[in-house]
Order: sequence, then C-alpha cells, then structure tokens
Amino acid sequence: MEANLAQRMQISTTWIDPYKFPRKPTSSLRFSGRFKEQKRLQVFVSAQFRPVRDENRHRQASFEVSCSCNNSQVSTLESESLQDLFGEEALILKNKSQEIEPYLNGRCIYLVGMMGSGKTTVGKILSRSIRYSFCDCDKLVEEDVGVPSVAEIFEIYGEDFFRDKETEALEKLSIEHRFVVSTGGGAVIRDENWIYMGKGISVWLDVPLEELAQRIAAVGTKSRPLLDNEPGDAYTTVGYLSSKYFSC
Ligand SMILES: Nc1ncnc2c1ncn2[C@@H]1O[C@H](COP(=O)(O)OP(=O)(O)OP(=O)(O)O)[C@@H](O)[C@H]1O
Ligand SMILES: O=C(O)C1=C[C@@H](O)[C@@H](O)[C@H](O)C1
Repeated sequence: MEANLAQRMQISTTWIDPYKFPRKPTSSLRFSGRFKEQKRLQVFVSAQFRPVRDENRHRQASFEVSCSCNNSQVSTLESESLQDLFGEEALILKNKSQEIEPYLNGRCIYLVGMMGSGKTTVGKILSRSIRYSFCDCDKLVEEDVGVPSVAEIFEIYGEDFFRDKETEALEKLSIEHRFVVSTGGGAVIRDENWIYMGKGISVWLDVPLEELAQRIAAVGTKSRPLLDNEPGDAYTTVGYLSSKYFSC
C-alpha cells in the first residue's frame, strides 16, 4: 500500500474469531480506513501457516497473506512458490500465460472444472504471471453468507441457496477486470452463470477421471458436500458428477 495512502488511513485493528472466518487464519487483523468524509474502504488481511512436505518429506512452513477489499479477495502473497511445487508444468503455464496477456485487454479469466481439477493451483500461478488478482468464488460466497465452508452452507441452507449466492457473486465479478476467478465445481450448471462468465474468458481444466479420483481420495470428501453425499468410491462419484456437469 502506498505510504501516502497509509498515512491518510485511520487504522483500527480487531482480532477476528478464526472460527467465524472461512480461511481459518492463524491470526488476522482488520483495518478500516476513512478517506475524506464519504468514502470508506475496508481491507481485510488474513495470514495463515500451512505445513507442507517437499519430495523428500521434509516439513516446510508456508506463509500466506491475503487481502480482501469490499468482500472481494484482491491479492494473495505466499512465501512458498507454487512454481516450486509444480516445477515444469508451472513454468509452461507461466510462459503461455505471458504470451496471451497482451490479448486479454484486462478481461477476467474464469477457471471452470471439477472439484479438485486444479482451479486454485492453476489460478494462483496464472494470476501472478499476468499480474491479475486471484479470486476464489466459493470463498466470496462463504464470506457473503458468513459461514466458514461450502460444506456448512450446503448443510444449513441447502444447495439451491448456495447456487443463488454463487450466481450473485459471479454477477458482481462480471463488472470487474484483471481477475483470475476460480469458480465452484458446480458453477457450470446454471445458464445464468455463463452470461456473467461470458464477460470474460472461461477456461475448462479437463483432468482425467483417474487423476481426479486420486486427488480427491487423497484429501477425502468430508469437506466436499456433493461428493460426500454420493454413494460409492471416489472414482464412481467423480465419474458421475463429471459427466453430469461437463459432458459435451
Ligand atoms: N497439475 C497438477 N498436478 C498434480 N496435482 C495437482 C495439479 N493441480 C492441482 N493439483 C493438486 O490437486 C489438488 C486440488 O487442487 P486445487 O485445490 O487447485 O483444485 P480446485 O479445482 O481448486 O479444487 P476445489 O474444488 O477444492 O476448488 C491439490 O492437492 C493440488 O495440489
Ligand atoms: O466441494 C464441493 O463439493 C463443492 C464445492 C463448490 O465448488 C460447489 O460449486 C460444488 O458444486 C460442490
């Protein structure tokens, strides 16, 4: 943040109950600043440590700071480079995205794909490469509803409510520029969502079923309401949903 802007801010800080916030930050601060009389800008900063293991199974700590403005996540900084995690693939993605950047004219990019297809991973690398902000649509909905996870929103209010909120979030994003948006796995099922996503460019991450099932089985389905409610193993469930959402 520019120094002169920071100087003009009246900063108040509040510790936030991590259980009420979707990202479950280790610690967080809320700043709010008043510019002139009418304009009010709220910036939310959250920080979290994530333990990760490298290929030799050494533990490493990764530190992430993200910043939201008017309930939209506007930037994320991570101490650990995602590029290191995905090596050559990340480099190819970075080079390709820099090639297309001049043709984007600031239009948003919407990543669509099944749960676990890599929308967040790819989105973060892509946004950094083309100097866009990264935004996770599920997180926008969680913040809007004030419930910390998609799974809980489904449980408390049901899927239709979640989908309505998702459509609202996409509508708000549709007037933005320079965002890479990771959409919810099921965002593709509503025609209305395509009208909003059509303002930008949508990219489908089409991952083979076997790979998806492995990724999902690795972390379990507890936090994934749609997958958790389906009978059968990860492969069967992913196959069923994938054909429901993405069969052409
Ligand atoms: N190209 C890749 N190669 C191998 N693993 C990957 C790749 N991309 C993502 N992953 C892994 O797959 C898992 C899911 O990735 P990610 O969270 O990015 O998917 P997503 O589409 O955002 O999922 P969600 O439905 O939770 O939003 C993560 O554990 C991630 O590390
Ligand atoms: O994790 C899940 O099961 C889901 C998350 C959201 O992306 C939703 O869009 C999806 O339909 C279900």
